[in-house]
Amino acid sequence: MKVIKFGGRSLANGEGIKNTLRIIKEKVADGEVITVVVSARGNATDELESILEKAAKGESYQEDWEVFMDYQQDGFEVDFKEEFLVLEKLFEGVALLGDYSKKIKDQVLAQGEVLSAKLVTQILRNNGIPAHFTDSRLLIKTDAKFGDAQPLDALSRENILNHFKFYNEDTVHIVTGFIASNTQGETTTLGRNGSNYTAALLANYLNAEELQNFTHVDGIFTANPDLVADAQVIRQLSYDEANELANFGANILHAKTIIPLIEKEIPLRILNTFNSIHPGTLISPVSSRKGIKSLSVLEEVALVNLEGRGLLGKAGIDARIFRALGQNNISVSIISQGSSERGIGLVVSARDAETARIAIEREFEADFYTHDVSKVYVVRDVSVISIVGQELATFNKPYNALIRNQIVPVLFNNTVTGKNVSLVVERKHLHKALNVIHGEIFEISKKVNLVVFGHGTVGSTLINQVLAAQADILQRKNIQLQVVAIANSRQLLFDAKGIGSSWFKDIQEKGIEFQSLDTLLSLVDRFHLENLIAVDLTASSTFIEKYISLVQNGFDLVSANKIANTHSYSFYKDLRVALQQSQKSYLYETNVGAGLPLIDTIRLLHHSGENITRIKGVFSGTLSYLFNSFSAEDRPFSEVLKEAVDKGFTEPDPREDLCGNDVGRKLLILARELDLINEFSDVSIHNLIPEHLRQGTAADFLQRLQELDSEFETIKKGQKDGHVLRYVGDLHGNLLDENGAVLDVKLVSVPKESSLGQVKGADSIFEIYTESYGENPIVIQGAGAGAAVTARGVFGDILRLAERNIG
Ligand SMILES: Nc1ncnc2c1ncn2[C@@H]1O[C@H](COP(=O)(O)OP(=O)(O)O)[C@@H](O)[C@H]1O
Ligand SMILES: N[C@@H](CC(=O)OP(=O)(O)O)C(=O)O
Repeated sequence: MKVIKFGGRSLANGEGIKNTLRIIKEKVADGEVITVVVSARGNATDELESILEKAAKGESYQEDWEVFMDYQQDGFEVDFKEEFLVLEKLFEGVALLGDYSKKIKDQVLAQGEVLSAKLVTQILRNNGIPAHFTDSRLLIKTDAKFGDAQPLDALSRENILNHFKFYNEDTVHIVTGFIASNTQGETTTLGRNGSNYTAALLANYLNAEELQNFTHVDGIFTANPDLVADAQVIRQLSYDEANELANFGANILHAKTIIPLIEKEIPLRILNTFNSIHPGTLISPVSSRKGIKSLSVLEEVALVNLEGRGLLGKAGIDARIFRALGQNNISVSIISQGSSERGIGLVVSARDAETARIAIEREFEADFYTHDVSKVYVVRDVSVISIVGQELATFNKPYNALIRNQIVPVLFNNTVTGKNVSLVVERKHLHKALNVIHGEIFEISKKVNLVVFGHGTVGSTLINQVLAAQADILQRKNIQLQVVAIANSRQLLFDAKGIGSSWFKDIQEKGIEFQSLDTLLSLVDRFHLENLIAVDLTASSTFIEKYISLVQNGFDLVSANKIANTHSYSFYKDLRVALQQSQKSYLYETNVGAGLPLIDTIRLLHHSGENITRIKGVFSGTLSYLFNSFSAEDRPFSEVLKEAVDKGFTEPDPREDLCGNDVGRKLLILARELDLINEFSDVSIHNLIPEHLRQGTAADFLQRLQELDSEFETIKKGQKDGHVLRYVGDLHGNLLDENGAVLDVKLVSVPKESSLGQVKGADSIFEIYTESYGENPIVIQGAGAGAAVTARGVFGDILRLAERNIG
């Protein structure tokens, strides 16, 4: 014989009840001997509870009551007069009294299961199946703890065996789950979600070969599938593992369900009424693989904190707390003590929190006077996440992932066996925390969410590069890299599931006004997005003001914008402090030398203790091209410049290149990378624009390029033989002294065969002199400008962060 249990959703009107009846009919047709346990239909239990509450408060409940009756009746030809009358009387009584006891509540809730079992019995009979309505209150006897009654085993077993003796195996018993009665015959209930427990008891008493629990999900998942989209069905669990899960709150299993099954080694199968081909989860003495892990959640909990300096090292404190709580029937799910904090935190069910606080305050009344206890307070809005099967030795991974995502657990605790860890988090963080932990402990692809600011040339190139590489990155690195937002100073396009290749059109059609960073932050929050990276591809000097706020809101930063690193030294420092405090990273490899691996190399050398004595080179691709051509060819400077402008190698106003500020900024960035304290004003820059051409419009300037010729011709002619002109940045001086650096940006004449002299095209070159390398610098050379290489460099930074987020 098998016991088959159907949950509330499986019995809901429409598809639910239809499928349930079909499953029962098929089993009977196949000759299976079954006993069916049913829950209340749909949300009946919650609805009855809410009507009861309204009645007690003197609020009008009539409308809800009508809706309830209509739903239950729903055109079925079953006579519910008796049950409806019972409920009406109860509600009227409660409304009159303005209150109700747990005993009354049990009588009310019980009707949900009675209505349900009656309906299923009737329909089966109408279909020619011999079915018997079995009221479990006549069979399962319990103590008198209304709302959470404990079965009296021997008596219940005897009743059930006697009852079933009278029926042949062709009769299908439709048994009410959840409800029972005490020895006085008063209705009790076994606790919310208790139908599973009823089914397990029945399976035990009747020596069933299997218990099948039909729910509306495919089985037991690695985390609640309503909260974690990536959760996976666990195909097999041992009793112990399932028990742990149930204890830690996976409401798919009532905490006590497993116990009656263990004794007789009855397998429990969790199946889906709405997807009957899925094999579900099998719970039996065997576990399929060692070290099963899963996440469960306790909501509706609160943290009660007891604080005081006198608690430190004092004996008997815990005993007093537990006694005070025990006397009030309050159980503690987690206790955490930090002696240095001089506090004790207790997690209790939310509805008990206030009583717990008062009970503890009373117990410690005398200690308040002696100032040994300073306060007892309740923190509501917390949830407990338990990682079942988590070894403490590897707990650093999920823990770090939480911190990286700005979620700091309020407290955490592990079981003595070291196999389960529970974390208390603020409820507002629950959803994100679960997903972050889940992604970390299962080898499921990690989501990394990009927000791209600026969609000009580099921005759009990057977005397209990311979109083109997504599938490959998922396959090779198991990272789901998605662009969730694209913004410029006016508009914001957002899609939590990832923006696609039509992004440019979508901005025009679906973009919303980008008023402030809060617009974005609230979206990111609403969709619980984790592993966030903000990518600054603007050249804006105002956007950098948002960096610190982004970091504090959980973003790592990647930037091609040089302003943040060349702004005042105090801003530079403040940003680093914010990064440190929030455990976030800021990568900007493309700030100097575009895609060339320059900053990373310098950082590596510097942090490994190698003394860098000088960095010198051609830092600007534009100016490289200009002077390489001018030095090699016999042409006026204006002609070479004009050609560079026409080819788009320069900024639209070439004075932005010629003024040398861009090279100056790069030099400052490198200096600060070496922990040198410098401001932009410390950089001595040879401005290549003659004084009289510095004002006026770009168009004006472009008309007067020839006025540059004579000066550059003189410089070129004045060189030694075999020499060429190069516009260089030079960081030298005493680099061991944080204030000892000299930063020069200048036009120099160098031998043609020197490393600077042989640079061609628009290449950049960087010579890094260090103590160990002596006179022979490390040289990094290559294309140091251009949208494609810059975007690639930015992409590299993004991947580096994405991989770090995983490690
Ligand atoms: N690890 C988990 N696996 C599956 N479901 C879970 C898990 N943790 C929590 N749940 C919740 O349990 C619900 C299914 O149990 P339950 O509500 O008792 O079903 P039913 O009412 O159909 O019997 C799911 O909707 C889900 O919200
Ligand atoms: N109807 C009861 C008992 C129960 O177990 O329901 P379900 O099987 O739908 O979780 C409740 O809602 O608590």
